[in-house]
Amino acid sequence: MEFKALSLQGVIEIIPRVFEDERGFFFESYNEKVFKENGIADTFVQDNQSFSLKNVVRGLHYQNAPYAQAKLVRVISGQVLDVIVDIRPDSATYGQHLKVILDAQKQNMLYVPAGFAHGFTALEDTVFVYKCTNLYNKASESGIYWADETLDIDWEVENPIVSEKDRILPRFN
Ligand SMILES: Cc1cn([C@H]2C[C@H](O)[C@@H](COP(=O)(O)OP(=O)(O)O[C@H]3O[C@H](C)C(=O)[C@H](O)[C@H]3O)O2)c(=O)[nH]c1=O
Repeated sequence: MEFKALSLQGVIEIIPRVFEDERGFFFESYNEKVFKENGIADTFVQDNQSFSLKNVVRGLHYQNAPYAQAKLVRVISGQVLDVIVDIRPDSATYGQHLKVILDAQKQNMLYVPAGFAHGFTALEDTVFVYKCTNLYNKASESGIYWADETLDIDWEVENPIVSEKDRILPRFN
């Protein structure tokens, strides 16, 4: 398993060791000991799964404290352009975003610390799964309009499919 620190503080890409043989493949998608040894000491308390048709954009979402969530996100099948925005008020990179392609070929994962808004474009029909460090709390849900002009994110999609809820998210302050 390879752990790569990315340009926004605390964000880590994880590339698992995939064991292939004549039957197919195997890899460990989470290992508490190995993750702790590489700086991810969180306890994950909820697993989520979603399916998105190609050209769906979900996000940008986050939960407010005390229900803020760190996430370990990956793709079971398909491919996404994963997008995270640093919304930590005291961060030197506040308002900056990072994009990472996650797909079921590379089997790469992204550790997104609490304090980030998260979203993705489904570049193909995609099954997306992720572990969270806090439970879902509807009253704490918040988000940022995906096409916010200030954030100026290229989601690399024409005519995206966006939920009504996401279409009315507030602009970034
Ligand atoms: C997130 C969540 C949702 N729900 C219910 C609430 C809605 O009735 C339904 C669909 O929820 P939503 O439209 O918010 O699903 P997504 O747009 O995929 O939201 C997620 O997508 C982006 C990319 C994220 O990073 C967040 O983890 C999460 O907000 O599932 C639950 O019951 N539990 C949950 O943990």
